[in-house]
Amino acid sequence: MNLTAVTEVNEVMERHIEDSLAIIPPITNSYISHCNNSTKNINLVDVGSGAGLPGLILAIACPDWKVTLLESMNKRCVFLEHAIGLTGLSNVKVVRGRAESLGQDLRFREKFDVAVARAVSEMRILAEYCLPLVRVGGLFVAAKGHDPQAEVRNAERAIQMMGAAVLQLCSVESHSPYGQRTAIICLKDHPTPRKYPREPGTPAKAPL
Ligand SMILES: C[S@@+](CC[C@H](N)C(=O)[O-])C[C@H]1O[C@@H](n2cnc3c(N)ncnc32)[C@H](O)[C@@H]1O
Repeated sequence: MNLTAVTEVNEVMERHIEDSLAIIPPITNSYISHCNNSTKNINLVDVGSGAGLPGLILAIACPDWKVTLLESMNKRCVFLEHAIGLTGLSNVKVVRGRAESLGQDLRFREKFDVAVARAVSEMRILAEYCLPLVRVGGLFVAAKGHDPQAEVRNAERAIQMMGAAVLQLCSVESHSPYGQRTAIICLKDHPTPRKYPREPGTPAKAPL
């Protein structure tokens, strides 16, 4: 299905599974410190989930979380449904669609405690994909490479326009051969203005 270039089991474990698991501590630590909430029953959306990374792994590791895998490509959604069927997980579901459309859909807009994204886009585009889905008082966590400062500088205005601010950049414990990984954590403190996200395709063509 051309879901990943990595086919060796050990490499899948390091590059994908461990790397996905590594963002759990930054999520839970920030949630406890800034959202004044227990980390039980977190309602999380993984935007651009692809092969289920990190969302499917988070659903397995955190059975009391409710996870939505948001993915625009049909064949990847078919794979995700198949994988969920095989694992028998009941705390995860797949939604096929574009983040820009779901962000304007009142069933999803500002309904999630946490949005995560890994390897989907640069931060200023991701902010417009992810933050409209996050409730006020919730978090957006982007899994990034070792030098995310420039991306954050570029994205600061977009993040603020979506009603959020960067809380911190957390170095992530991972043995990933990608090298040092960072979780960029944003806290949403205001509602996202109604005009965002813009039409599907617009955030990528004309980043804020
Ligand atoms: C490079 S893959 C990364 C997948 C996975 N998160 C990972 O870490 O391996 C990016 C995925 O995001 C999806 N995607 C890109 N833009 C999207 C959007 N606007 N809304 C929903 N999904 C999107 C693509 O279809 C693709 O499956």
